[in-house]
Amino acid sequence: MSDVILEVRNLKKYFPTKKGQLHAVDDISFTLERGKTLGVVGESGCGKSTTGRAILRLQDPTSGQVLFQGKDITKFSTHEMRNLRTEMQMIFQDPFASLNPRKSVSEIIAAPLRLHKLCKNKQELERRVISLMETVGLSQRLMNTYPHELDGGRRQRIGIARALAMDPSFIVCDEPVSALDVSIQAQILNLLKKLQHERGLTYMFITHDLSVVNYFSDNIMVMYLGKMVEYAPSEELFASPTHPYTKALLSAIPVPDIHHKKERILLQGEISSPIDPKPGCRFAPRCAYARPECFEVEPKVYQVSPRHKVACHLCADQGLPLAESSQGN
Ligand SMILES: Nc1ncnc2c1ncn2[C@@H]1O[C@H](COP(=O)(O)OP(=O)(O)OP(=O)(O)O)[C@@H](O)[C@H]1O
Repeated sequence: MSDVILEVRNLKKYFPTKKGQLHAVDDISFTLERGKTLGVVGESGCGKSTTGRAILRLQDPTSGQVLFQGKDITKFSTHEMRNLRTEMQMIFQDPFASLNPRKSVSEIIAAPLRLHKLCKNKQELERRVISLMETVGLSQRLMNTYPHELDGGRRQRIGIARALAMDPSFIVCDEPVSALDVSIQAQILNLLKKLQHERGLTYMFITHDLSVVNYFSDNIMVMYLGKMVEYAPSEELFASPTHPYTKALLSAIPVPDIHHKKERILLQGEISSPIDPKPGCRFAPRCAYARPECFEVEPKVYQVSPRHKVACHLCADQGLPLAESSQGN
């Protein structure tokens, strides 16, 4: 039986700008099962981080519902949200920017424990900090060092220890390895996997790197200009990408298998503006298959297989049935 920890329904986040409303996230819906990873991919500016931040209410959604363990947290008071912070955490892309340079490693990791009064005394606090450092592979002798004295990998380990301090069940990992050297990336990804296995963590894993997301995710949501264009189990998405945008994204990943050569699909045309977007499919101006309808009518979401959904008019031609919910799984 599936155990849904998070359900996002018709989430929207608009930012008012001088030129109009910027539709950063525009009607996204999906569910996430406990202990699983949802990879969120798409080009820079498509709304990945804003989706993560709106779910955690680091930025309040414009509309929509976020049900965490069955409760709609968009209605939670500041006090209720503060209590919920122990359950929901975020790991950021740039560990250096997200760590206070004036605090030592132990002070940074201890901060959430202090804030939420999770330790009875100084000794317990120190024990917890040492244990968290061990968990993320940081030597105890680094306790009194400062972020600038450490390399990127160790800094990200501090960010992970800080996120784990309150024993959360759900973590939004926002490009956690993209600022790191390739050799360090694998170490951090392996650590995140190990922690997930040991603690039953649920991840929303945001990245623009499809090879990382393939390795890491159970399901993948592809976003384009604030919209979900495709959602599928990882293997299925890689084996049979359906949306023309997903196909183009996947065609850009180099494959080591010489028998399985694929042609790179180069996207032509300009990305549309996310400010007061025009009707129709947002990808239409860059889509090789676009026809007049695509510029006029927003595509519905079609069911390609039980857990594979695509928002594209081409699916209607193939006679595919509409998905039950408007978006996501
Ligand atoms: N606070 C804000 N005010 C106004 N616009 C914003 C704000 N935050 C994000 N945006 C805009 O919302 C859109 C989505 O941004 P977001 O950072 O979520 O995209 P992203 O896919 O995570 O991109 P990246 O990979 O570059 O972080 C972009 O057009 C961005 O400029």
